[in-house]
Amino acid sequence: MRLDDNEALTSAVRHADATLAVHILDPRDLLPRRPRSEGGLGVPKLGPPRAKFMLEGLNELRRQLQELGRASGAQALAPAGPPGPSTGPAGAARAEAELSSECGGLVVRYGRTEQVLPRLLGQVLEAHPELRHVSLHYHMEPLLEPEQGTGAGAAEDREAAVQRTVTAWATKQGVGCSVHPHWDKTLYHPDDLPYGLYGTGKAAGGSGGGGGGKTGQQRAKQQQERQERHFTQPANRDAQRYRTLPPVMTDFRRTTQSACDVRACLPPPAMLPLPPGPWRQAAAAAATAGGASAAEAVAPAMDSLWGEIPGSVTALYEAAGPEAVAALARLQELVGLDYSRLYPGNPAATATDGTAATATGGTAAAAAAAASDPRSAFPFRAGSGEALRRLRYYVWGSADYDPEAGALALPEGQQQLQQPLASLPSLLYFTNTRAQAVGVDSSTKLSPFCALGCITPRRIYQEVEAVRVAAKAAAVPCSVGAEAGGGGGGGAAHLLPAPAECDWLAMHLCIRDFWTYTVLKEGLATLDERGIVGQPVSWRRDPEVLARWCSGRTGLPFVDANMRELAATGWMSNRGRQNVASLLAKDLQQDWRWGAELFECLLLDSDVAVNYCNWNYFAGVGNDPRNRRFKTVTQGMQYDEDAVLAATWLPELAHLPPRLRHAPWSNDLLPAEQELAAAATAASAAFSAGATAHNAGAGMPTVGLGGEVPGPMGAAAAAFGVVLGRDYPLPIVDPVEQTGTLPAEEKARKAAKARGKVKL
Ligand SMILES: Cc1cc2nc3c(=O)[nH]c(=O)nc-3n(C[C@H](O)[C@H](O)[C@H](O)COP(=O)(O)OP(=O)(O)OC[C@H]3O[C@@H](n4cnc5c(N)ncnc54)[C@H](O)[C@@H]3O)c2cc1C
Repeated sequence: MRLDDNEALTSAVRHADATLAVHILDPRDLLPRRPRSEGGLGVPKLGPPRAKFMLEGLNELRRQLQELGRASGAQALAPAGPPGPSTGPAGAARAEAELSSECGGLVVRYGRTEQVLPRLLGQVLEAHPELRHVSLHYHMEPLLEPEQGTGAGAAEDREAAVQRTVTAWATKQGVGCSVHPHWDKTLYHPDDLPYGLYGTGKAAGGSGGGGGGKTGQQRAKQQQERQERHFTQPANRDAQRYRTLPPVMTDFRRTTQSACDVRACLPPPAMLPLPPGPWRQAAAAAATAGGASAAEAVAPAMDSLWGEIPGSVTALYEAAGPEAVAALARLQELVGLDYSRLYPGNPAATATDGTAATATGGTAAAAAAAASDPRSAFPFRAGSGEALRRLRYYVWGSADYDPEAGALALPEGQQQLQQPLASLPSLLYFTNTRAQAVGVDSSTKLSPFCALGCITPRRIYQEVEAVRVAAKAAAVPCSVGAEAGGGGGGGAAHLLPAPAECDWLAMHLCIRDFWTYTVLKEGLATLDERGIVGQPVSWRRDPEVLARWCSGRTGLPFVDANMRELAATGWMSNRGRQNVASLLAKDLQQDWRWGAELFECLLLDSDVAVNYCNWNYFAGVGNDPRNRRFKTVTQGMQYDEDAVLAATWLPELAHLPPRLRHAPWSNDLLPAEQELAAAATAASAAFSAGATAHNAGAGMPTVGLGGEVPGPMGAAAAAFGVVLGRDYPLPIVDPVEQTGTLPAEEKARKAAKARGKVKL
């Protein structure tokens, strides 16, 4: 989805006479990972929010490739000077150059990849009988699953099926064929990692110390047998290569960062070799005849070559057939939304203009177009231009900031940046804000762009390193609130992020690598209910609990607000994800794969490796020994202090004071809340009902799920006219178990203990 830092494209352009960029929409991506008949959730792997994002990305890429075609045509025409003959060989060359300006583009096809590609190649060969060799360059995926119905006897994965059918096609046609997989998913390249087949295992943090004792030996033997089975499964073909990959993230980061450098980014191609197809002959014919312009002559052929990008999300599911439509219906039922109403439009119709920057680094058009839900914390459109603008906004403080013309060009020792920035870079605050559950700028919001391939982790890293260098060269104070140094010019000097903030962002990119390489090592075990460690756990499977979790009706506002945000926008903060995952797997003990499947479907940044490894971790079946369980109520109070998320996504609680939005089951009103309640409900009949109930302590709803009775609850909310169990669900678990102490309270307790006043 990008021209920049794209190894497959750069390599194809460098080595081939003609390049055709192709994107295949494979209907299998719209089917469930596990159908309901097999205990799965039954929702599409690709849900509507991401489908919309992807279609936007395709339109943007097509536009970029067309621009590149135009640039290539202009370059070819430039030396020709004044228009020459319009017929004969010179005319044909001219027509071809003219055409190339019309003919850059992206071929989009719909269907099973291994069937579509040979058909497309057949179309090209028909128009181009002189074709002698086909090189297939593609981006590899970390997890390859065997798929039924690929045409081979045994189930094979999609990449293997494509390689087999394309090679077979080429052999049959007498055309040469080579296949070139490329990898640009991670910050560190696999070839640079120190965890090879012949590694010593030391990088794994010296974990081999299970020696001594019969049980230890037996365990080691079992482990070895499991590994041997694992390594011999064809789907886990990369496992050997990463055999000594450390199982814990901090070890991975330490060993990787000290052993490898991040490779340099590849610049976007300056030219696109003309695409093959019927247009060349038509161009020649047009030039020979001297009649219609070359572009007019080939227009119909080109139209049939490029193919259409579906105009709406619903069209995508309909084209994939009844199974995909049923999966979409299942999703809508689970989350309680109608996506055809949320995403009715044509993503192409609202293409970005790439100019005016908004405060958050997107374009004005983008912000307007993407506002399918104005509450979204991710108000961006897909595309590499948008991704780069967001990155620059976040790390420099301005979406249009040009590091080469600005900070990087600073003469040594200069105290002030030459180019004024629009605002302080959000990266300045990253360490403090990243954990927050609300806000566009609390974190970078780059993960959806990374997942769709609009930007690479290398490009992010490179920009962050440029900030680091600039901050050092400019000698600008590097802490928030520090007095900006230097003078003159009237413009305020701007702060740049401190090295610690740069390191913090780079560290998160490293976490992403860790999960990706973990999946390359662990293969299909990552998707198994027993997880990477093979831990047998008997998960519960309660459809009612599942429905409440999916639709944001657990009665725990922080969880519900996050779940409703996810369903409506495809975005959820990292803090939100951790909490809702902890509740589903740890407290409700439901099959964690249901959660992973819903996330996979809905998240804009859905990435099989990152998603499933995170779920492994929260379900306690991952390779990290820590058993994390969140107190979701306290987490909400800590990371969304004013309960903004609940006010935004839970309209039924919006007019409660923040404390009650966090804990609507509370029975006591604080003095200030009593005044508010009186004012808010003076005219409401519900007020007297609530007040009576509160006073009497009777008639209040009392049940959690499963019949546990935590006692009467919700009298305080009732004073505002909100009746638990009627307007908002009763908590699905005892909220006391979801409530811990806030860090400030903890600190105070410890201080008191130190003074000898409190027993801990
Ligand atoms: C249950 C669960 C499922 C998740 N599923 C996904 C997923 O499918 N795809 C996905 O990209 N992230 C996933 N994450 C990780 C994390 O929540 C997101 O990467 C992060 O919230 C993205 O926001 P950001 O771009 O603003 O990140 P920032 O905080 O700004 O971090 C910068 C970049 O670092 C990377 N990063 C940050 N945190 C993590 C992390 N914990 N794991 C891996 N990479 C990280 C991302 O690429 C991100 O863009 C999941 C987390 C949990 C708990």
